[in-house]
Amino acid sequence: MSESKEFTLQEVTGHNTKKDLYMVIHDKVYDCTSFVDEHPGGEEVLLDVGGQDGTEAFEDVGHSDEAREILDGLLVGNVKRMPGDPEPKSHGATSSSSATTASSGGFGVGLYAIILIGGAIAYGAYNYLEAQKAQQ
Ligand code: HEM
Repeated sequence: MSESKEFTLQEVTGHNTKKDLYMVIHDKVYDCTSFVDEHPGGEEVLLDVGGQDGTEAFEDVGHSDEAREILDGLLVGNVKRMPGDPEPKSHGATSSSSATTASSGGFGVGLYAIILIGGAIAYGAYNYLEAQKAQQ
């Protein structure tokens, strides 16, 4: 039952060469050694995340279901999180970045509203004072 084997992030880090390449995706550990030469995206990108958490890199590309099936076949175990380990990379890298865009967009609209309302109040106050002056 090699699939239930647990690896600490520290252990995975050691497998970062072309001849011995592990990678963490969604908190699971994959042995990509046999796949490096076959990867349609090239070996370079796999080596880049070798021994690390490649969740974001993998999801950013928008890999197909076929790619996920290949991944299933490379599974060797689960990540055993130790105290002090970095948080798992978020699953929806794209959705979280779009959420950021949406919220920053919301902030942009809010900012415009504040500037417009502020400008309108200042303009109104200016007109009011001018009218007062004219009456005196
Ligand atoms: C073991 C993990 C991985 C597997 C099994 C895998 C598998 C595949 C497969 C099957 C494709 C062909 C297109 C598709 O079916 O989606 C592909 C394309 C690609 N992969 Fe991966 N991949 C893995 C990890 C990564 C990582 C970590 C990156 C980092 C950026 C990456 C970058 C790419 C790129 C850029 C392409 C597009 C190549 C092209 O269309 O020219 N892959 N991958």
